[in-house]
Amino acid sequence: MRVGIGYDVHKLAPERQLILGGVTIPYERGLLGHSDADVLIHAVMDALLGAAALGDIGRHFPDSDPRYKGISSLKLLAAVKDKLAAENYVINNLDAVVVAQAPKLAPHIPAMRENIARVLGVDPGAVNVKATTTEHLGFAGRGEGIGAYAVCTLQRAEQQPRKTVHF
Ligand SMILES: Nc1ccn([C@@H]2O[C@H](COP(=O)(O)O)[C@@H](O)[C@H]2O)c(=O)n1
Ligand SMILES: C[C@@]1(CO)OP(=O)(O)OP(=O)(O)OC[C@H]1O
Repeated sequence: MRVGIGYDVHKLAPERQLILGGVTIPYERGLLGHSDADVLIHAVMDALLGAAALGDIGRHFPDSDPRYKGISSLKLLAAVKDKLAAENYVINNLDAVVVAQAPKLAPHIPAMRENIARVLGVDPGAVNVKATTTEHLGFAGRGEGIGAYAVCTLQRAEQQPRKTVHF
């Protein structure tokens, strides 16, 4: 069993959509980034890459690369899933927490879980997403940005025993 951790923060800014877990959430500001700045998916990707010792999202999807400008982070998550599959890893479970003073995220969490589970090809029961405020403390509490943490466990897929072919 292998464990990974991910953490990311993006700044809130006007005239940006707020996208978390692939869900567009009605709010007066959104997160700033080279991609769609989906901070939850970024933390999840870093946890998955970390568990597989494959580095981080900045290494695989540099923010200097125009191919990733405005990209949906769910597409990047699908690419991370392919990298794990190429190394024969299967995902056991993942858990995440979004740190946001506002807006209220609870109504959107089932859709976030479904998006993540669908892209990763796992049961929604293997994916948990939570939200917390920081009781108005710090950058998240002042509404300057949103952070997310994620942890996951992976394991190598059972290898089928090789059949010996006799000629
Ligand atoms: N942006 C958020 C933050 C929190 N929630 C939900 O509220 C509960 C209480 O949050 P506290 O920070 O006061 O502990 C939390 O457990 C979440 O269910 C939310 O929906 N959106
Ligand atoms: C997701 C990427 C993609 O270019 O860009 P950003 O949206 O800026 O996100 P960040 O977490 O700052 O960096 C990682 C990049 O890989």
